[in-house]
Amino acid sequence: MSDVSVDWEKARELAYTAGRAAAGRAEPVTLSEADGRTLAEPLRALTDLPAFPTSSIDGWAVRGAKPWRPVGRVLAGQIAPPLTEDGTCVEIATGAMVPAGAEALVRIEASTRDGDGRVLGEPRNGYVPEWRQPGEEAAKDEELLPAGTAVDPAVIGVAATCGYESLSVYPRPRAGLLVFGDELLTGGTPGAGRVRDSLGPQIPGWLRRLGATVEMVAGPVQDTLDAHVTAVRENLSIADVVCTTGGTMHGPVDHLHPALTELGAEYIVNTVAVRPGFPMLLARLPGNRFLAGLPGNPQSAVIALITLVAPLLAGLQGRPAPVLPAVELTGDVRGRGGDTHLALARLSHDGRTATPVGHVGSAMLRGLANAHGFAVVRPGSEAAAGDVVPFLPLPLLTGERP
Ligand SMILES: Nc1nc2c(c(=O)[nH]1)N[C@H]1C(S)=C(S)[C@@H](COP(=O)(O)OP(=O)(O)OC[C@H]3O[C@@H](n4cnc5c(N)ncnc54)[C@H](O)[C@@H]3O)O[C@H]1N2
Ligand code: MOO
Repeated sequence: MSDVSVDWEKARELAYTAGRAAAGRAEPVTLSEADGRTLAEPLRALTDLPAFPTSSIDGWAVRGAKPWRPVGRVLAGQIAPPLTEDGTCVEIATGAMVPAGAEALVRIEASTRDGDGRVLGEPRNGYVPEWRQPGEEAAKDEELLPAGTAVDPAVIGVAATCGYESLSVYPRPRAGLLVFGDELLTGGTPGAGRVRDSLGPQIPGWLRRLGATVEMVAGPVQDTLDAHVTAVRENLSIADVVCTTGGTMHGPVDHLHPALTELGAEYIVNTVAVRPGFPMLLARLPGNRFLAGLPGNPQSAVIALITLVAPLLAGLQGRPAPVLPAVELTGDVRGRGGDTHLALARLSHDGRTATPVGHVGSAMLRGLANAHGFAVVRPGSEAAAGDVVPFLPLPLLTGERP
């Protein structure tokens, strides 16, 4: 808990730790429902994989010296009777169980039949068992993936191969969003002192990309303390994490801090030594719920989201803390004294270099819409072209911002 500006990295750690400690109870879900969830237990092989010796070709399973007399046929899905006599073979299909006693496989295209119907040909690699051996991919009980693994289609495929019908996963965190600010328009063009709300339409997409469901989006909430308290209470009744935008400072109509006091909140982070976005906060509310206060300036709100809410949601989902990649800067980025500077930047196609973009004022979104994330310049330092710095990514999906 803190009521003074926290170092940016420390703030991320505090958010992750708070989320991890509040991760939901594991629940079993069917494989098709598991996409996007997180393994609550290691995925182990339930049998040897493959579970039986498996032919990788269409052809003949042979025993002894040629010619081989066919004594049967084994198709995928069948149990192969053993080959007991030298000079015999069975016709075999790809995926079929190789009979006990077989010594080699001969591909159909490498074989001929003599006048008596006997099979001739050469095993491709001589008399070595070139079929898939039981346990070649995994031994029974071997850990294939650790707890905390994000479930994606390939993980679901492996689980199905192993024989799982369901997986034990963490629940998806439920998020809500409250937009504060009487000056905000929800339609039409800005003017006459009013601006369009650019966070109500934007934040839910980022939350979903971070693995949360979005249960409620409300606002603009009237700029009174009562309206704030009522709106947060309502949102908290259906969400584990409520994000609010605006009102984090102490202006005449900034009601977030007084509302938190009224709701019995305990600060986990209350302002962060980072530019932009310093007034961000994260608080714990009774019932193991969280409120993330995102500053009103739109870019700062997104910075707060990926600084605090991303690690919080990773923890709540039982995932590892996000690790930031390192990138080489192609241009200079100034430091911000005792604060961490997050500078919008675009990555090269190989992801190795980052180029600062323009239009980066905290009230602007144009730079954000053209960037992959933020180059991180730590307190007390400046960054020059050629320097390697951490990179805080936006949670973009494949194909977004190619
Ligand atoms: N005396 C000081 N004033 C301010 C300081 C400061 O250090 N001393 N810091 C500035 C910074 S930096 C930020 S960030 C903001 C944070 O203030 P709030 O979180 O209380 O946000 P608001 O005052 O409600 O709004 C700030 C700004 O953002 C616009 N805004 C708000 N919500 C939205 C939205 N959903 N869509 C688009 N734009 C939004 C709002 O109109 C204001 O222009 O405080 C500064 N002040
Ligand atoms: O810190 Mo404010 O959050 O720069 O826009």
